[in-house]
Amino acid sequence: MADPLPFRPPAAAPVMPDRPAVRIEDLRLTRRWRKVIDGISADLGTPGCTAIMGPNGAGKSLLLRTIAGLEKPQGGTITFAWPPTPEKRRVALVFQRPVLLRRTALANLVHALRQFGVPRAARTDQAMALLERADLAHAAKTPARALSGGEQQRLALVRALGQAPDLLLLDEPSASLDPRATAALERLIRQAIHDGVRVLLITHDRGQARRLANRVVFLHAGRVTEDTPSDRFFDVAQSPQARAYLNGDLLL
Ligand SMILES: Nc1ncnc2c1ncn2[C@@H]1O[C@H](COP(=O)(O)OP(=O)(O)OP(=O)(O)O)[C@@H](O)[C@H]1O
Repeated sequence: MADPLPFRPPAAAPVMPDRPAVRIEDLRLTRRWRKVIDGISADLGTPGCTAIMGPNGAGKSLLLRTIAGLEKPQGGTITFAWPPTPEKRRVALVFQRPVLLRRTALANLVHALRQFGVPRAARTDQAMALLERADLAHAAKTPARALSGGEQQRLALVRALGQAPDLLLLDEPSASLDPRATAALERLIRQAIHDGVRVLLITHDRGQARRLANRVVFLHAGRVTEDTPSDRFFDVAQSPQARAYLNGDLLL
């Protein structure tokens, strides 16, 4: 079946036309006396999608969680492109395993929209629109936790998009999905990118990084070893760590 949403370059985000969404300077995070993020500096949240790649334990999840404000770094700064007290939540995070309430799919979205400050009268209509976007209108009354893995992840993704974020953080969103479910999820991600949402995507799936990302940031042992346009990354990765990873070598 032809992809109904072919990839097009993203529209410029209206809020911050050229600026990266977040500037990270000399970020340091220690866990159990180990430097798990060891001085990362990068401008992230540039237009389009940036794939965050690297071996297990490189610090990818902790980097995203720190940007989302879920981890407190020991050093460094994180500066967003918007003022410190925004009127809406501008960063949304979707985990590998969706965290859904024991309620229907519709009720999960209505609940989230309430948290995002959507007026009561508008919540159900907006929730139904999000369900339709996720191709889940038929499952509105189904308990969210009874949905398939792919459906749950689409629900979690549109719930995050219901927040109208400028920056969307995706932590291996399709790691446990089959190709069909992955394709459906990627269509939603592509649409969000097209709508101007900046995406940071952790993935071990090189095909996915090629399909979605225009930039790759490669992490190894808590450091950035490479930050490059995705086509260059896959053709001629420069850092030995990234080359080894792409060769399928065991990176210790
Ligand atoms: N709460 C914690 N306490 C101690 N160590 C932790 C904690 N959370 C993460 N770590 C360690 O920090 C390092 C980086 O973890 P992180 O989850 O960011 O890796 P990752 O690059 O996302 O790996 P993966 O690809 O396996 O998900 C790992 O060695 C991990 O064991």
